[in-house]
Amino acid sequence: MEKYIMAIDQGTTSSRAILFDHSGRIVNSAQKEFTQIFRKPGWVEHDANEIWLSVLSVMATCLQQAGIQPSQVAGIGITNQRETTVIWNKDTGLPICNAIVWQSRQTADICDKLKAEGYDDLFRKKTGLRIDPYFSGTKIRWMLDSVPGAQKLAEEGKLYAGTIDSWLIYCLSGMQAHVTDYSNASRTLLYNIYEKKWDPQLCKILNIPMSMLPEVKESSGIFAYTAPYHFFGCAVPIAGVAGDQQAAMFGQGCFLQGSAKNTYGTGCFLLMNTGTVPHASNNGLLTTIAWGLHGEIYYALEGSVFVAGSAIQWLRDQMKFFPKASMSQEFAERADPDNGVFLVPAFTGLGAPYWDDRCRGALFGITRGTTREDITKATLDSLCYQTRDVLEAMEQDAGICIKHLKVDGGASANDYLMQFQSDLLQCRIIRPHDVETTALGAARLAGLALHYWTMNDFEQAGRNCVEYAPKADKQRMDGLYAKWKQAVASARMFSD
Ligand SMILES: Nc1ncnc2c1ncn2[C@@H]1O[C@H](COP(=O)(O)OP(=O)(O)O)[C@@H](O)[C@H]1O
Ligand SMILES: O=P(O)(O)OC[C@H](O)CO
Repeated sequence: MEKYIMAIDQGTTSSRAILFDHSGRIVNSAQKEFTQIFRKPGWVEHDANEIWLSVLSVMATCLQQAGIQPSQVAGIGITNQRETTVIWNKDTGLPICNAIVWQSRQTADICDKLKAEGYDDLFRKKTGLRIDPYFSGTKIRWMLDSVPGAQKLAEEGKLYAGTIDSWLIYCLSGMQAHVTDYSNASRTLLYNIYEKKWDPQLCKILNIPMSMLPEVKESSGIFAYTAPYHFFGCAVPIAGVAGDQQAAMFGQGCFLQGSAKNTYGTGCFLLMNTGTVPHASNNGLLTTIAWGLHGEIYYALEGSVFVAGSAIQWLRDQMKFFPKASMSQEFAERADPDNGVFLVPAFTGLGAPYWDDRCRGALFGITRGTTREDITKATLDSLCYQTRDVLEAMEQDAGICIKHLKVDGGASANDYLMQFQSDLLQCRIIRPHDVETTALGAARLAGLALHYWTMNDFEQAGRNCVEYAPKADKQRMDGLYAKWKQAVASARMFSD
């Protein structure tokens, strides 16, 4: 009987299960959205149990629809929204409160205090990250402060903390395993990416008992086996784990130093492989672990943009401009290309390269004649301007000029967006026909561990791609970019 690899892609807005066959083809997939909880302005939370149930449900649907037996699943790869943090009781398996999502700003005060105490440099030197509400460490601190009795339970060794991969593995394994991979550990603000271990000094500063933290493993290898009662009677190996942006990089085949990809999802994440040596940034980027594989750790430089596709969702859901995100393309194409409208979508502050958690969004250049089309164009353009911000920082850090950019993610389906990106960067944009690169990356990591595939299979895997080449005049694009920088500076000044 033919065997398959199942990828679980647990994203910010939905959970997906995708089955791949040996040729790397998608056999079937299932997707389920879950609730976004906004209890206060700037806060974003998820119900970890709802996430777990959504994952179980898409796994079942995916197999049933394809008529494939659970015993035909050779292994599972998990990829996840990163930084989002869950704390649960290790005996009951119950989360102590909602999961705090990567986008949430609710730990801004904790971060301000740490910065005022002069810790920014220490955290940066050990973790490659910066003190920002984005990362897991201050989220754990916030939960231990906010749930009565939690700190005591944590000190008694009764609580586990983890990113979504750890939570799902704990659930899938029938409460047996508390594990994560290098790429997810590197997003917590607690993991020393140079010494490759949880850092006792950083845990002490945040007063987080180290017994809460998972064991860190290579991204490709056996993490646990599914408990038969959760996985339809089978003990299936969970054999690959990586944060979704790193998994997308693996799925895009960015195996060589200097190769980069940009994912346009809820946010936008540009990552460049820097090989087996971590590369510190002088331009507001993060140094992070790409994956651990075959005894080596590979690193990446990352530009994290917090608001990208979610700005299109805002136009759809709050502004009611259109019923479907894909319609943003025809709206933007109808707008006057020289309308002079700029949107700075700092809805949850600004990430790389600005790192301004207090900045708020702003719209510039509107007149009595400004239309929905103009604002939609400005919103799509803002994804491209933010990408240029991080790409320029990356080129300076790495001392190279990027000639082409591999792209993926839901919003990369938008042709207007891709063409404007190519024009603005004056470089080729390459989009695979199948943009499920995140899931493919997780499947590949699992498939490697199980000898279902070899690296050779990936290097030879040809992919059908669409290419966009620059059509617009460079000078005009540089002029627009200068206006964008002005808009960002004005938004930041206003928010002060
Ligand atoms: N054709 C499109 N044009 C612009 N934005 C889009 C389009 N299709 C999807 N999006 C946006 O992309 C995001 C979904 O992409 P996806 O990669 O599934 O995100 P995530 O993994 O972060 O949940 C949504 O925010 C949506 O608004
Ligand atoms: O779930 P996504 O695709 O929005 O990705 C979120 C990132 O991992 C956050 O760092």
